[in-house]
Amino acid sequence: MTEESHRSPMGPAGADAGQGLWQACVEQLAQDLPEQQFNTWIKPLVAQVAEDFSKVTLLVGNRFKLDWIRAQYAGRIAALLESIYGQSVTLELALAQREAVARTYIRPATTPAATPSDAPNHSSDEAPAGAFRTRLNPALTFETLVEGTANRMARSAAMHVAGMPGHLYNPLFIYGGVGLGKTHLVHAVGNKLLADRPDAKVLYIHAEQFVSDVVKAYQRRTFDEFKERYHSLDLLLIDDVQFFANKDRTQEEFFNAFEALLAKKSHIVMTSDTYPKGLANIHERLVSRFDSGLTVAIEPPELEMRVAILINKARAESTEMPEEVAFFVAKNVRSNVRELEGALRKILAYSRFNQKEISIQLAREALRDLLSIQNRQISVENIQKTVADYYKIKVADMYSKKRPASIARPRQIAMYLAKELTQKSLPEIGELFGGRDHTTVLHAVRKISGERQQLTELNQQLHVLEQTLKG
Ligand SMILES: Nc1ncnc2c1ncn2[C@@H]1O[C@H](COP(=O)(O)OP(=O)(O)OP(=O)(O)O)[C@@H](O)[C@H]1O
Repeated sequence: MTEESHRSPMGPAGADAGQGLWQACVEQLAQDLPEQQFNTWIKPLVAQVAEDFSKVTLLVGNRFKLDWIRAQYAGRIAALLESIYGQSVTLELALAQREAVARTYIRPATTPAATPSDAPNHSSDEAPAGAFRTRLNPALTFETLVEGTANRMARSAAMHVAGMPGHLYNPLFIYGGVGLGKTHLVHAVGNKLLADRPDAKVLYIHAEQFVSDVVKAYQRRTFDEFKERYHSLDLLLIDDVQFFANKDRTQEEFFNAFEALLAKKSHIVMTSDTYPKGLANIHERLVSRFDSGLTVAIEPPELEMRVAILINKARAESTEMPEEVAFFVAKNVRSNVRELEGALRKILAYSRFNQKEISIQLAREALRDLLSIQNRQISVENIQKTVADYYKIKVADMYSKKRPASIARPRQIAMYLAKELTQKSLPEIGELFGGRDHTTVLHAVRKISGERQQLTELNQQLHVLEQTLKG
């Protein structure tokens, strides 16, 4: 739960009684609904109850959830609230927007605007008087984050920090490609710390928003307030620090905040799309500080993890996805979790709309566009060209007999990618690489896939190549 719900702008007595009404409703729902459904849909809800109990506003993490809760649970919740309170209660649903730029509560067009007394003042970016905004999304927790080899180390470091902030791994620097769960993980740290210590001062912020805060402080000459705000935190979660590139004043302010927070043993968790030394146009003194705690990568999820994510996310939507379907989707959607979620949404919508059971055939139809784009794009020739460009060798070297490491290694990488990203057999791949034997291809595939597990840099390079090839 975010602090906002603890400190609603209502009077304390009204707030407590209001939360009591909501709590009673939640307890009843916990008994009535299957545990999974309750945990997914009801538990993360944050309620704001009007002082006279005439209206309850539920804040929901995103529009998809909002639509689902409206369709599946709103009627039941409204009826329960009325039966507990004994008089009519208006139920409203509103979006709790977490996006970096907007950062305000957005009300869907169908929902009448709430009165100022029961909603926080989100017209500006500042917190309402007396309240401290964490900007955490309560739905992004450790419980909803599937664990796998790809994120095990990052996840366990993050859990450690959430359990004992200010001690080991400070700062914690998490990096990886797009849509791999970095944002999810940092929110999980904040949510866990707040669950353990509701009074902790936790702030999640996207680096772009930090830049804009610096600009505002500059324009309004309010650097004292700015410092007071950032330097007093117990936990600062800052997303996508690569956005600091070339922003000198921001980097200076962040450096100051960083030093102040570390000096008072507050914790800092950062994310970025690359490891600290890979960051461009960021001052060396910041880069070396980023690297001074623990730096961990989140890798693209492996097949089994993608399958587990699909099955879990389908369950969260109260749908069972057969394992064979999850394998089919996971084999075809490999780049990141966000894409996996997109594919799942398409399948669920297709199944509901056509009132058909989820099967491989249905998944194939639902993902037709996506699959055809993939098939069209990835050919062995395309892989050879992309890899040659990336490692700055000639495409002809892919077929040549030359053996210096500067050529042999990119060639092995291209063979590995050909096996991974196309349906071609080992002998077919060998043939396309200048008539090589299938055992040569097998050797390359094993070697690169083994090294990929060990060498972060190689893994990053492969990830870039995969993303490029998949467009
Ligand atoms: N291991 C996981 N288990 C469950 N959901 C996951 C997992 N990893 C990522 N997700 C989900 O995938 C989506 C994308 O993740 P997230 O936004 O955290 O990615 P990111 O790495 O921050 O990407 P970007 O760099 O684009 O901001 C989110 O909805 C997140 O909840």
